[in-house]
Amino acid sequence: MTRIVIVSNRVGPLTDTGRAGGLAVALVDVLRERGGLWFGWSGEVSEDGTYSPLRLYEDGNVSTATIDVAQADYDEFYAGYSNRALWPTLHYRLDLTDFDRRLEEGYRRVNERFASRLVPLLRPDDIVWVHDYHFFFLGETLRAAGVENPIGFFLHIPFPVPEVLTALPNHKDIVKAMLAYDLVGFQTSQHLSGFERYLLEEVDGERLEDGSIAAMDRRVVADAFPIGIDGEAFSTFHETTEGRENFTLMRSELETRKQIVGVDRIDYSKGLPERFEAFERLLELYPEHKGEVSLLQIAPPSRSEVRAYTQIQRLLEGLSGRINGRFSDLDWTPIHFITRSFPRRALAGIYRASAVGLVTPLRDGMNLVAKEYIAAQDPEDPGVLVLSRFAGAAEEMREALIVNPYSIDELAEALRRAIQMPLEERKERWTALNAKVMTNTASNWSRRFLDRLVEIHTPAEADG
Ligand SMILES: O=P(O)(O)OC[C@H]1O[C@H](O[C@H]2O[C@H](CO)[C@@H](O)[C@H](O)[C@H]2O)[C@H](O)[C@@H](O)[C@@H]1O
Ligand SMILES: O=c1ccn([C@@H]2O[C@H](COP(=O)(O)OP(=O)(O)O)[C@@H](O)[C@H]2O)c(=O)[nH]1
Repeated sequence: MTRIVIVSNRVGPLTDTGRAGGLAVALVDVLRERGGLWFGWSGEVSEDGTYSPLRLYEDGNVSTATIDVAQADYDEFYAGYSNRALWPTLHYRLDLTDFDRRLEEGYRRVNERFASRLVPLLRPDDIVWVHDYHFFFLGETLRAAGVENPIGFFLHIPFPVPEVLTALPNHKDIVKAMLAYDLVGFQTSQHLSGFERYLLEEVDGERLEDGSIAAMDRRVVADAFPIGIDGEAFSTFHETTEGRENFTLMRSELETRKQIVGVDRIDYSKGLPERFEAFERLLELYPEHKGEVSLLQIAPPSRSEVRAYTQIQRLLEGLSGRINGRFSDLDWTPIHFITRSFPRRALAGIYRASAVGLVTPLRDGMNLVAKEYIAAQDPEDPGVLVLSRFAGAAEEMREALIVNPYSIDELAEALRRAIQMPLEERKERWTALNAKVMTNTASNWSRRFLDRLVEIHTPAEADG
């Protein structure tokens, strides 16, 4: 029987521990449903600097196989090229990008090592699905090692317009490596169009009759496959012990007040300083909200070995402190800034108790929090989602209050509108959004991708 083999940098955890990150959350949902093997990094750095034996683990129908990486690999591959060059460039932050040849070499080396550890685990009828910007070169390396299985690639983060991507010194190598996959998936049609424009305009590619694109002596099928969540399951999380406890705690605190909630890894792409400033602007412009509305920002630290991340955390600590100092009263603190993570079951209770979900990234591949906030609402009294136009989720979730996250005034006005929105309009918007969240599930997303991959795979054309 065909087996799905998923490759991603983060593997698991298979239970809801609250370690933040949308990719792992979505893949747990997919693997639980289909079964299969999940291969990637153990999350550990090997002490003696060598590659560990595989760590094997089985839980029901899901097996995981993970390896530790050496310190130099961690520094150059994860904290280095992935998160100092690729992440900022693909999120349109060329000002934060560090192009260093040594980091690029480390990135390639780790891609090759992961590929060589994966090859012996593969069976002839496996379908291989590689995830995200950590592994642009993995498929090319697998092909060079003679692997003929269907291999697909899904990019969870934005693919920018060619005018931005071409700032990466090795942009051609990266895109050429993407063409070694049979199928390349993106979160949105905008990201897809960035990729297609690159192929057609930058390297003289040609669109073939079947919709695929030929370029750089290879041929690829690319499409948009917006990721979803397990909406049905998430909509019941508020009934779990953790969900109930947090909902009850919040509601007793909020008897006479309204809460705006944000949940994001601390990342400069998430638009957090702008969000705090917008809340401050709301209190300045509409002082009647003082004492009546608060902002709860849950923000687990992430990638702290990269300076831009510690800097943004310090900036946020300073901003929340200043705004709280300016507006707090003896019985009210405007911003609750919590820098630890919560299990998703607890988040469900918190979302449900919050009148507004504030999701305002400057750029985001998708943003699963937007979908989770909707799934967690009470249909009889739903909250309002305020959503950045630059989150991938905005392409589907048009009934949210769509905002420009760079405009503090626009954000403040949207918050005001959300807080004051009548029940009827809230219900109308939520019903439309919830229908989408419940339809485009993680399971449908993976089925669409994998069915397409199998359909287009032709072993004879796989080398290259
Ligand atoms: O693994 P980390 O470095 O701790 O980062 C966490 C994950 O962040 C990114 O998530 C992306 O995938 C989500 C699901 O598709 C999407 O909703 C979100 O917009 C993206 O930012 C990253 O792409 C993952 O690889 C990381 O594991
Ligand atoms: O304290 C936290 C904060 C976040 N998350 C989860 O982490 C994921 C974040 O995914 P998203 O796509 O919004 O952004 P990413 O962090 O992947 O860029 C969501 O499923 C959140 O529920 C969590 O479990 N606990």
